[in-house]
Amino acid sequence: MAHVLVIGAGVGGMPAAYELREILPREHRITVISAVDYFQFTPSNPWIAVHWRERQHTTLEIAPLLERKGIGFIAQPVTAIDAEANRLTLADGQGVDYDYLVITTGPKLSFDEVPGAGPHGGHTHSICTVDHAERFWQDYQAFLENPGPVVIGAMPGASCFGPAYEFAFILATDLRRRKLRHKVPITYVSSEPYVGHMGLGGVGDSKSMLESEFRQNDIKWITNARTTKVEAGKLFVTQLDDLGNPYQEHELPFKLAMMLPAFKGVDAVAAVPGLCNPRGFVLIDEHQRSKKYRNIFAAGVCVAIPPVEVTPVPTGAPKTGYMIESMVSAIVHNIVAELNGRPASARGTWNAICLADMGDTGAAFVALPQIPPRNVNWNRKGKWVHLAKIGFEKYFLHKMRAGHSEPIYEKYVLKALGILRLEK
Ligand SMILES: Cc1cc2nc3c(=O)[nH]c(=O)nc-3n(C[C@H](O)[C@H](O)[C@H](O)COP(=O)(O)OP(=O)(O)OC[C@H]3O[C@@H](n4cnc5c(N)ncnc54)[C@H](O)[C@@H]3O)c2cc1C
Repeated sequence: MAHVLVIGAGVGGMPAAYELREILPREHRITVISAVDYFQFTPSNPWIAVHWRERQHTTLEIAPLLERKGIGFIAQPVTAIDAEANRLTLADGQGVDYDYLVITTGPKLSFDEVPGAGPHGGHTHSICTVDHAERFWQDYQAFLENPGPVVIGAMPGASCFGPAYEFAFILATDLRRRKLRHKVPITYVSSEPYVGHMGLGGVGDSKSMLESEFRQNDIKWITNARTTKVEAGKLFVTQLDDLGNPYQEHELPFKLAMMLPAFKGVDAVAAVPGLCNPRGFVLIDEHQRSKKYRNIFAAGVCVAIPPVEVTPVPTGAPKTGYMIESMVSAIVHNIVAELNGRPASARGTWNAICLADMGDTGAAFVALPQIPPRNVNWNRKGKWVHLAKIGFEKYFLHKMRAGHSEPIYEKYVLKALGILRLEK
């Protein structure tokens, strides 16, 4: 009898636990350990920040859901992993042993790389967690009484650009609906070398598409932006040229700023000798397995993926839903294979699919494979993307409530986008 431990109960961890339970014979135990007792659907956070959603719409209490499926649950942060002894330590001091460990701990939000950044004692907001999005909403209500300039974007080293674009368009839409857009200059400030790069080297002609959308929405932009510090109401940016030389200094005044931080791996995972790269992301092989520890697998934002290309200001490659779904499936099949005495052979796909909401319309991007040159470079804009994104949210939350692991991207999104046909 084996004990499979999943650390993290987010977009990767919850489906991993459900899929394991569906396939693994009952004699094997599964336990999920997560830092908090609720699941949050992170992709909805931009909507929470403008109150298009509330916390109760996009979060779920985990314990009863897992209990119903015969999966153990402990709501405690993991503070240490002894990978040689196959044992974890939790914040309350208890130890938990495992035979297989699945790490899906998402990102550590690395605000402290830029002095004055971040929502905890800094001057910029984030929408990376539901708490952060709610904090934005609190300040936004006061801002609406006395509006002014807004800065939205991504810090040096960031890898998750989709939500920054989304949030710029969502905020512009919300302000337009309130008839306040004319009082709010919006500037998009990003470490990407050009608009539409998205950490992917662009997806087809995403540059023209998103520049055009920015122009249509009166959003100005600064790219190759190395944000160096933030003071109350002011963002300091050194803009680099394409060769990486400083080319212009900016001091951008703002009343509200939402800057996505660079990500790192969480401390307990990063501290395991030989498990991670210098930023704390888990080094894995093509079967999602740790290169050093054969009984440790990892999926989602916590895995190490090399940048698609070198950029003047550092950027990373995004890890989005489709990729995470396929990583999780590969892990489950590999653990089951091993327990049945077969070698692990399943692989995740490192393809990028991004649905970005823009308020009342949206943009879809598909990059197969993630690193160019590609077989498929595809982008489209339309109201159907906005609706597809709402469908994705509703279906994912339904799936988490019902406790099944049906792959959404494989079954619905790829078909809806016609990508399976494009791939052939
Ligand atoms: C604002 C935002 C919007 C996004 N929108 C989209 C989108 O629309 N579509 C898309 O495909 N992708 C999107 N992404 C990217 C990606 O899909 C999400 O970041 C997704 O949540 C990543 O899943 P994950 O399982 O890797 O991490 P998470 O979902 O962040 O889960 C991490 C889990 O680990 C737990 N944890 C962390 N540290 C510990 C610890 N020490 N001990 C125990 N538990 C721990 C956390 O509590 C959490 O349960 C978005 C990302 C962001 C930030």
